[in-house]
Amino acid sequence: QDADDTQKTKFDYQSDVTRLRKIVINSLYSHRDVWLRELISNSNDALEKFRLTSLTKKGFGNDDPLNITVKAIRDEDEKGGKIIITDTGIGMSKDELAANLGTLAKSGTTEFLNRAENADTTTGTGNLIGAFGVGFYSSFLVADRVYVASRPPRSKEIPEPEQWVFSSSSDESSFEIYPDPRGATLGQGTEITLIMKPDAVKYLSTNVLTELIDKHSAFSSTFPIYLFTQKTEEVPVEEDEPTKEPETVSEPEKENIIDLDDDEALIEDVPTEEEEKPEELVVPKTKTITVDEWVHANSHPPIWTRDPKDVTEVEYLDFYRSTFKDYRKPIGWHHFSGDAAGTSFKGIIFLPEKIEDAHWQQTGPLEQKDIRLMVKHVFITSEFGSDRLPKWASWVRVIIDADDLPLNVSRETLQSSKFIKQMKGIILRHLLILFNRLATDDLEKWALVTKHYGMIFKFGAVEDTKNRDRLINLVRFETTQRQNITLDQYVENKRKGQSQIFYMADSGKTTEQIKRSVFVEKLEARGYEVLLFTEPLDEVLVNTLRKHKKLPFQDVAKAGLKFGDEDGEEEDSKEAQKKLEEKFKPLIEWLKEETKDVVRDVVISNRLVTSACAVVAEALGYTANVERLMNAAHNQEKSEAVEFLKKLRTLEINPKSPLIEGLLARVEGLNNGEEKDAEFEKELKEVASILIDGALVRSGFQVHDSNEFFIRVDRVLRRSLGVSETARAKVDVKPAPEVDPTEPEEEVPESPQYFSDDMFSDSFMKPMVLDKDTGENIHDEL
Ligand SMILES: Nc1ncnc2c1ncn2[C@@H]1O[C@H](COP(=O)(O)OP(=O)(O)OP(=O)(O)O)[C@@H](O)[C@H]1O
Repeated sequence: QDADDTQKTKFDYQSDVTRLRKIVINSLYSHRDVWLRELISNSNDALEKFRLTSLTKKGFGNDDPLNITVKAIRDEDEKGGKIIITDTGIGMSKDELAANLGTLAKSGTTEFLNRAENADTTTGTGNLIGAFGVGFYSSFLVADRVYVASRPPRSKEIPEPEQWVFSSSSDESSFEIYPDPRGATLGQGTEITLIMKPDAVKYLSTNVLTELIDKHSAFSSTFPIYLFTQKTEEVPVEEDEPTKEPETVSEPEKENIIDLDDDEALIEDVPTEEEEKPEELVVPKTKTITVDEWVHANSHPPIWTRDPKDVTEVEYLDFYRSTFKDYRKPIGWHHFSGDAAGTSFKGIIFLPEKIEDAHWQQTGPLEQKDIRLMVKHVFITSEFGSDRLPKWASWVRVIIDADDLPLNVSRETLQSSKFIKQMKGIILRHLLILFNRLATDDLEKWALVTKHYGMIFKFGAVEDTKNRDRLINLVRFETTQRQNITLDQYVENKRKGQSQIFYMADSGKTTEQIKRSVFVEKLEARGYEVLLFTEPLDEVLVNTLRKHKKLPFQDVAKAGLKFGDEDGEEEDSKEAQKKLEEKFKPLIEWLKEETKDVVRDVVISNRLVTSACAVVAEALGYTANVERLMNAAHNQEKSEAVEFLKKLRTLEINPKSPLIEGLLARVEGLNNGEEKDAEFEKELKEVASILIDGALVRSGFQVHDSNEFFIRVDRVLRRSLGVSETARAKVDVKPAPEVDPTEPEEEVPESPQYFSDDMFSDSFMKPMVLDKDTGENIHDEL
């Protein structure tokens, strides 16, 4: 398939391809077995693409069987040879050959290349390749030159497509494209010819190829893979078949007289006729022939149709890797079967180690390409229109095979199939079974699940009302007392009379920090358990659920907190509360006036233990957490309604705090005229405002003007130290000399830099090579 040079067009590889090819060729020697798997997997994709297109496009392609063939041909001198891999798939046009094989379109390639180039070539790159897959370029691991002949299927628009060749050698940074000089030898599809490297001739053995297909590629194709084999056989020769006469030795002369000398003659003993042809010496007529055979190399039934008991872990992993092109080990899987809508089905659901960030970064509907619906073992679609899975489960990797759906089902008719309508429910049910199994049976894996999927359960519980209860049971919380508990477990641990589920939310803080909040202190001191929320989604979740097991959620930073054991003491405490209110009335009144821009009310607190005061959101108001989230979301927009909601908060004062007691005494002094002096009132106001701003900060809110706050703190500090409140810092500032417009005469040396230019120069990067005798660096001379 080589053509003369006039036919060829030469192209340079895109630079990323050159880099990838270099990594593949230089560093992957120990992983070179992957080439066959990668090529078979590409062929499988091409066959799938063809079959799906032909379902909806009339007159597309021919009726050739869809398969992959692998044929090894040794050179006559046995020193080298070639391997030809052919598929009857979608093929490539001239332009597609150049675009698909000459450029890299995969996302994350550049980052991968950077990492691969810096990795340790013996181990690092191997792992990276395992995580990425190198596709077509892996062929250069074993081949010096690769020819790709390809022909797209016939179509109405192009009834006679041309066959083109892409050719490239492993050591060039360019490739050539030209019309196949052999003409259109392929009905449709792609034929890849690898001219094997001298050190890769072992792959020319059918045994080695069979083993490779078995080991790595059995799951890479759902289409049959046929391997060309040759064996020699002894077969009887047919009676009327002309046979080649055995070579006969010329009969000895009857009287073979060898003259020794003239006087003595020796006469040889010549056998009689009977002795010459004994009956038993008649040789049966057979011949040795070479039989060509195409052996079906992946004839095992698909893994999901087998009994789970007979499938090994390695088989599941191999299957996962080749089907979903994810080279990391999944956390777990669940092999299931059942009947629905008059059809039986079988499937396997896999939990990827991690969901790629890119999945959530998609705009528009989330792709669900890893939900593979098969009908009678043949891939049909990953697109389910309105029957798609909810977003929380859109990443799931599942293969589900229905037995009784018509094979020629098109995407349009699929939408109305009863099975498809039920499929979503089936997949979700089995996904939840898998999660629950991991939660109860495998703590190590469950830890991974909570780490990578914790958010998704919350998100799912908000999104998916049907499965909400099941998803809620998978969510784990941290509390003031325990870790990894469910809401059910929280409720089981509630105190007598407790009629609320307590939580404290502070996004972005650690649970340790939240535990120290003023709002948690009393509950903690009394032994009540409080859920600690660190993600915005937590609050969204409780606002959606509102209740769990009939108990409403209560934000401990909000009004409305009840312990539930107030009953017996109600009268007493009401009485006590009244007394306190009476006692603190002057302070409360005074504070109300002082804080009217910040809070709507001032009350005696029953939630504080050591803190002097706290700012608590009213039931309708924003907690500090929500306020922060709101500020981050629309920091420029100021709506009056938002400002109003922000102010729906109360200052709670702790009557047991000495600070509050002290403040009360001062306010009383002010009121009854003992301390009438204006200076005293100013001081008091300052102390009060620091106390309130401090309460805002401790409660997580922002102070109105932090500069003003620190000026006040500064004044109070000066007062307590007896320092003048107005004295300014004594700083001698030396003024700059007069303006000087003249240009400097000499070059001014630069100030030293951390990195000198020299460090990046060639010589700096080059290793030193010291001369044995002189000890000088002779790198450049070498
Ligand atoms: N046998 C084939 N038939 C048709 N097109 C092919 C064939 N092999 C490769 N291609 C095309 O070339 C492209 C590049 O192949 P390559 O193997 O490098 O990457 P990939 O298949 O996209 O990714 P990966 O192999 O890592 O999954 C493919 O996306 C496909 O469009």
